[in-house]
Amino acid sequence: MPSQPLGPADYSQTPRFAGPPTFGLLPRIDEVQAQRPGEKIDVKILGVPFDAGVSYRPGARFGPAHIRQSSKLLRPYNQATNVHAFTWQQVADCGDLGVNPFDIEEAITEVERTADEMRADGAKLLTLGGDHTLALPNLRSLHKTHGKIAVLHFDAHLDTWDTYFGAPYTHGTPFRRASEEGLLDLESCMHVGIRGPLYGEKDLEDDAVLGFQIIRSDDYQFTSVQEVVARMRKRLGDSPVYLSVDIDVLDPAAAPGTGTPEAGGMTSRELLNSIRGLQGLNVVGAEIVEVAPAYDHAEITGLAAAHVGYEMLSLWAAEANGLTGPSGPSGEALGA
Ligand SMILES: N=C(N)NCCCC(=O)O
Ligand SMILES: [Zn+2]
Ligand SMILES: [Zn+2]
Repeated sequence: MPSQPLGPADYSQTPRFAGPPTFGLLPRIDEVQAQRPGEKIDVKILGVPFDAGVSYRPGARFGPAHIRQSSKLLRPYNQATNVHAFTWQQVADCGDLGVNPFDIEEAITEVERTADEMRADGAKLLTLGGDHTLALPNLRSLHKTHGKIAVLHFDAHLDTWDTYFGAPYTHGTPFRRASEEGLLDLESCMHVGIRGPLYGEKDLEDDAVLGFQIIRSDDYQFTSVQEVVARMRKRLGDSPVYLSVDIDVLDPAAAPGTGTPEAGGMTSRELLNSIRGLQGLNVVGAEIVEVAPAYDHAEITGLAAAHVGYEMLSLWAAEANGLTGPSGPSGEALGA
């Protein structure tokens, strides 16, 4: 009989601002291994402080620490979905993976190798970036386990561009590389939150060929979250889903701390409810990228990212507890 998962630090013993520097005050992996020997770790959280792939403002290398710092106030019970995010599953914070900041190819090879190793026991991996280049090694790793992946990509940007200054591996190109490498299920991928100026119409033509459908940021104004969620669920079906959240999908008012901000973005409420609507889908991996704390104020961006991570963990907790339907305040209406 497995024992109760090792949860976050005891809020009644340690003031949260004095608690450990882990995501949500959760235990480190070595603490779980020592205190729950031999028991499965369901979800591993890994920071990757890497931003050598950025095209504009640098600084996402400091994202993992900022997201963790901004996650100290999270609590274990998710009232929006009726899920116990930290107690229905064992979650462990695995710290940061330091990769070569001067050699992108070496860095992504190391991220892929580490993802393979961390997932070898069946654990799910939540990556805290770091810039969006990290999606590619994560997809390479997941493809080896699950076959073709349906990417559900929340972002202001397509990130299916070809090269920048001749460089193939950047934060603007991971999904083109992934598509070219045959890692993606071309019938199931989707961008959500797209907006802002492009280089030309061809960006969109190429993007469609690479396997993506688009839900625009504006769709949240002209339709409802429920309708958006229904479209996402229809497209994703029962494919293995990689949930990739670039924090710049949010309006700069809700996420100023990022490297390539675009006006006219989603609210954090829209984003959190969209993620809640994914409950029951086969989400095999997730990431939160592009948090650049130097441009943040009052932890606005860090808090948004922490809550996104919390909803991701809640999806997996629901799965661990056998909940298969859509949830959230609009759960019944989501149907699908
Ligand atoms: N993945 C992010 N955040 N941004 C991509 C922007 C690419 C560009 O500079 O055109
Ligand atoms: Zn972006
Ligand atoms: Zn991006």
